[in-house]
Amino acid sequence: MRYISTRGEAPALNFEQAMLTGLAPDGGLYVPETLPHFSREELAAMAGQPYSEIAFRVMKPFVGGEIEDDTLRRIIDDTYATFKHEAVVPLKQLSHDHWLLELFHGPTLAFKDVALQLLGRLLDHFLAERGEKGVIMGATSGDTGSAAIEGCRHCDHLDIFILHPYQRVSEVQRRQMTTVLADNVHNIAIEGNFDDAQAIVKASFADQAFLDGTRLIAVNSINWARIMAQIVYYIAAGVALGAPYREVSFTVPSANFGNLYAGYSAAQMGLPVKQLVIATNANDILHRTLADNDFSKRELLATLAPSMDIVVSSNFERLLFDAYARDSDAVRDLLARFQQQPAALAEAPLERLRARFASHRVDDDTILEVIREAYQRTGELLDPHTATGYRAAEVAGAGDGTPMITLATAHPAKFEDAVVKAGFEGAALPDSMSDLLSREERYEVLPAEVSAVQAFVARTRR
Ligand SMILES: Cc1ncc(COP(=O)(O)O)c(C=O)c1O
Ligand SMILES: N[C@@H](CCOP(=O)(O)O)C(=O)O
Repeated sequence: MRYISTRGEAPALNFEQAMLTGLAPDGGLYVPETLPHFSREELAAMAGQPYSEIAFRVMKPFVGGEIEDDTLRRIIDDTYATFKHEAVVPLKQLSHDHWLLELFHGPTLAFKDVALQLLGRLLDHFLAERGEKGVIMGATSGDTGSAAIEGCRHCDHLDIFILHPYQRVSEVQRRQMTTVLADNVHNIAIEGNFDDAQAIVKASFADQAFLDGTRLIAVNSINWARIMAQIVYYIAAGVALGAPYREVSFTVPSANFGNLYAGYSAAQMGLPVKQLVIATNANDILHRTLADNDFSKRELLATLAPSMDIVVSSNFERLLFDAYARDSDAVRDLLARFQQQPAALAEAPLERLRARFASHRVDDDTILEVIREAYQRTGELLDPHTATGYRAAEVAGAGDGTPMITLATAHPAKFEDAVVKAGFEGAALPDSMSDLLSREERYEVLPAEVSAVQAFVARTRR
């Protein structure tokens, strides 16, 4: 399997190289040159298999023989043994045709664990084979950070630096990161927002001189391995509910767009998918682009679903690459215009996106209303991100007879603020985290400047 950049000006790489490179040197994101395809028979044969087995079958073509089968199986088994639910990502039925896919049974209670528990193990495997060390830099609006730290803290070969927006993540999210006091774990609170943090990380990939030759590694969904691991749960959920013999639909709380891009990829790979529904919070660039062809930056708003407080959506670039029929010149041109001024998509790519995706924006008041309503109707306490999905799924037509699968991306205990505002007492953290709020914290507050962050990384790494 070869991976190419969306900007078309970087060499094609194999899986290991793409994983260890992160952002392409031309600023683009790596995607497979051609996606693997599963036949109806192959999909049907996955139904009823354990999650780890489905993960192996789905991911093997992406890894392309670069890891021995036994080793890949062991890595996958170890990864999903860290999940507290036997099904790893259980489906919960809400109504005759609406389901929740619970992605929050991993160590840090959000969907990021599904991919980041794997990524840590894959990185360790490749770096150990090479006898190399690496430095991770990641940006988080709250969930990627803790999942990456949890996935990589035991990696001897890695130092990990996570940038979160100062005072813009929930207390539980912050403490899940800042109370990990391992020597190789470093948290930076940026005086800015998530977009600033992500821009600093991307700028650091573009100019790595500050690391004196040490490899810089991405844990954000820039890294193809993140998308690859997320494709698995779309296929697992789909075949559990009758695919390939019937279609399924997905609604996904979306922002940086790695999650739904994985769902879109699953559909490209043969899963029969009727609808892909984008749910946004008030930071609605994905919805505005689809609905009004308004591909423009607006001020980033602090919402009750803080992990989705993102304007510049990294993985949208991968989708644009396909929408523009893989014309990297057109993608480069569009993104350059977007950085400077409000932009618009050309007609044909926009129509392609509209044919594949529906979208809906959910504001804070509605999030609270949905948390209450969903609880009354189903007995499920939703986290505020999942609440955006629940509402978007209803609007998009959960109830049309095709199973609608709404992705439950986080556990409500991570977002007490929204849960309490909705009128509940809060949700209990698991026993393993019961003393989280009294643990010692360590983090550095830095201005949202590339030079300040790079200087900190350069002097702090081991
Ligand atoms: C809980 C939660 N829900 C939804 C999202 C949005 O996912 P994506 O960025 O993959 O679109 C995120 C973060 O990105 C998140 O942490
Ligand atoms: N919501 C994310 C933002 C980063 O997204 P990623 O999928 O690119 O890592 C977070 O919780 O940090």
